Amino acid sequence: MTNFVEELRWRGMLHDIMPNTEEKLNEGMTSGYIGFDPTADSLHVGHLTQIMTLIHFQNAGHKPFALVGGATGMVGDPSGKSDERNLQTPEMIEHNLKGMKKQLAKFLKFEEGGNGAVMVNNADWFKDMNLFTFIRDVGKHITVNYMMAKDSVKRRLEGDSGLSFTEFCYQLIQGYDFYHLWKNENCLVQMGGSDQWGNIVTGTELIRRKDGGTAYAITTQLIKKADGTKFGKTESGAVWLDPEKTSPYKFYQFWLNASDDDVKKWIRIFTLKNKEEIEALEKEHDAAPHLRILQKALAEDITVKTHSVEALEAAIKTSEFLFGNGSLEFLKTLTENQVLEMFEGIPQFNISKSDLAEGIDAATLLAEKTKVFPSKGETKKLIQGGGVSVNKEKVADVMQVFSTEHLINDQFIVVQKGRRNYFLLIAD
Ligand SMILES: N[C@@H](Cc1ccc(O)cc1)C(=O)O
Repeated sequence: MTNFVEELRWRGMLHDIMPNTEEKLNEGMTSGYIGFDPTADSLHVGHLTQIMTLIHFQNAGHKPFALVGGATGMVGDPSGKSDERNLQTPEMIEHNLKGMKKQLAKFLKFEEGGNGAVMVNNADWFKDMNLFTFIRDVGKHITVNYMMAKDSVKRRLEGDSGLSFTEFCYQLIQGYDFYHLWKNENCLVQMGGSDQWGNIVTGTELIRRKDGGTAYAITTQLIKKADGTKFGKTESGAVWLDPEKTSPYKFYQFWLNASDDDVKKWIRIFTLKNKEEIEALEKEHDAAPHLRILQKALAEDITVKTHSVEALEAAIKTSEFLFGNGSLEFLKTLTENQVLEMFEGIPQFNISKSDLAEGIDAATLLAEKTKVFPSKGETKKLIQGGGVSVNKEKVADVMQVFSTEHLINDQFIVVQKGRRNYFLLIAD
């Protein structure tokens, strides 16, 4: 057994901890849980802190429970939310649960017995819960005064949009989850992001008042970015763990683009590298920051853990193709969708195959048939300056002729101005 809390502490993950929690965990193998609500059909990078917490918990020798919120997803957690949420349909929740469960299963070791991870769904104990049982056996132990004093509730009472009775009940439902797992699975600790403190403590309070029992709580830091923008969002939206929603290439790039300040924190939080390894990498990084050694180490580690070694290799090759000396051969191995995904956000122009079949000179192709460059004169100047490439080869002369033979996979032509400015021509 190792000291789980100390692990969170040196990694900069610990936010709050209830008295005696660390001592309790150090006594021996303990069960603990984190809940995930099915708000979408995939987890996103914002969930990774919780996932890493469970991984550390298990690696320290404790038994992790990953709870999926089939019941709580029907209600909606007001914590950290300034507005009432829309209710999700049971079908949506079912669909979302499926996606989330598959992802969670990838990160933890689920072998039977010992400290093997366990997945539970709170719908299993709530589906037969009767309203009168709930308000008599659960509600009676917690006062409305107590519930109203929570940050998540107070803020909504002060704001304009208020809070429905439905969301007001949320803390009691999560509180009962903790009670249920404490009672039936000897689950003594609940963990979560710092916004979950209120809900977790309602649980320890319920355990105390209902059964005179003791339970423990740990919360982790919310991830912040040094520049003040929100973690986990790019121009194209959230960064998802599902490769269908965020390609492994984009996922890899997200981590690769971390700032130097952020990466030093994130490499501690999102990888399992130990202190010595991280400090050695930091030293190497600081000697030549432009090599982005820390960013690469972080991006590689987390892409393999979330996707696979193969996905990482493809992501690196794609990055090399776009930003380095990658070869055209690589592009030929990709499907149409993979090419389009790779060039997402890069200017694209259509060109007709029949025009190409006749052969088109560079100036006409780039300034007339497409608007890659504003005019033939401009195109000529750029080409003479040696600044234009087609399919990764310098265009030597404005009169150079291009035809369907130049189409990659019978569909694409890649144009570059300088090294970094890409344009994609799509033939139809
Ligand atoms: N309320 C948590 C999810 C959760 C659900 C049920 C629980 O028992 C615990 C946690 C969240 O929104 O992130």
